[in-house]
Amino acid sequence: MTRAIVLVLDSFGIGAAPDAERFGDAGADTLGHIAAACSRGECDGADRQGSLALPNLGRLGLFHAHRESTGAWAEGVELPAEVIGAYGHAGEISSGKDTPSGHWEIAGVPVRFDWGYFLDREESFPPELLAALIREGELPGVLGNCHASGTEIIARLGEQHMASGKPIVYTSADSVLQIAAHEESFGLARLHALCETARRLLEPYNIGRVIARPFVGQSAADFTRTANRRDYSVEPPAPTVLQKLCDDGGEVIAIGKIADIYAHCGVTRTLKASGHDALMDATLAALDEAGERSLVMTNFVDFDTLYGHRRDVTGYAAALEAFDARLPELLARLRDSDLLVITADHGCDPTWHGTDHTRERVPVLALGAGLAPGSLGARDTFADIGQSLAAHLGLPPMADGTSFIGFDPLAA
Ligand SMILES: O=P(O)(O)O[C@H]1O[C@H](CO)[C@@H](O)[C@H]1O
Ligand SMILES: [Mn+2]
Ligand SMILES: [Mn+2]
Repeated sequence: MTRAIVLVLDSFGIGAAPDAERFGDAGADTLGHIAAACSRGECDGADRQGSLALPNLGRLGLFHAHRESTGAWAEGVELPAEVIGAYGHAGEISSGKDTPSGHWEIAGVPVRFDWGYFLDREESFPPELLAALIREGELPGVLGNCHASGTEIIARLGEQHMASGKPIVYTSADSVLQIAAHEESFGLARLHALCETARRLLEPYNIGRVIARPFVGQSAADFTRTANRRDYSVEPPAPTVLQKLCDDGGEVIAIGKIADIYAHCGVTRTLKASGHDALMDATLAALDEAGERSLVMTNFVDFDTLYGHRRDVTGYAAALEAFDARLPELLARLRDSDLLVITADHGCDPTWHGTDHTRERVPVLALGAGLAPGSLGARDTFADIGQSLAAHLGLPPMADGTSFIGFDPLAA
């Protein structure tokens, strides 16, 4: 009997997916472009200097996986003397490059249907939807109604929002409706209630997520989003490996955004934490307590929210290095029978145009459970992770994916 730990580095892609062209993302490479910028000296600052230094992820096979994905070594990185993990790179078969699709596919349930999207960059939402939101939310109106970056739109419209009481409603390339409002002048509980109303009103539109985006501050110069973000996702289209483990008497400890992303389906315990250090602390604490047949799953959201979407290459590099520096604490807690998987849900190349996610392959770094070090090769779907978790945790096979448990790189 065994345990599994899955760390999702939100948006940490390792090279354009074969179908990236369809998303306007041919050539995107989150890891590769960050490493290249570091090696050119473009990411030197107070928090970090020089080439991208990820010694622990490197030992798990990150750079080898990236090279297999892109055909080239990441620029300037120091390669490990020895690779101790099984490493591969996986493509996504889900139709979208969004967070729920990526996570559900990781958990063995790809999204084969097309999400609804609000495609118009201005006047993005159907008038009847906004009219219903205004009526049911008892609002004086709404601001925004466009595609936007969340930090730019609160800087642009936040003061008007505070003066008028109209929340800011916006979207992106994802299947999403986001509502930004001031925690104090509008009220946090009121924002969360409004998002629940929006979730209900969106039923006919097939939209994956409503996101509450509370912020504080007095003026455009100091508006800051808070940790009280909440995601209202629809339920996965079929039972994920989380659900199957719960139904079979196992334990699923969901850390950070994980419970929200799976619409609280297949979760026995939720630990919230803000910031990567706190998320890692919570993961370590969960590991200390997790019994047999448990899955500990953590989403490291700042890579995406604070750095990827903000196109902050230096910030992304520093966050990767800080994450890497904490990995030995986690590795020291692993038992031989544990399975650790480090992966990502999509890309968000901080050097790419726009502010949206990028369609990329993701790393599959696996350690433990008797896995031999070496390449797991190109995996066709993130669902190979879910299938491997099912095999490792003694569950019946999932409908999708090929398990890499027992995979022998020498025989492949
Ligand atoms: O620009 P912000 O508000 O961070 O929003 C981004 O984050 C959302 C969820 O990942 C995406 O749909 C994108 O719009
Ligand atoms: Mn994500
Ligand atoms: Mn995102």
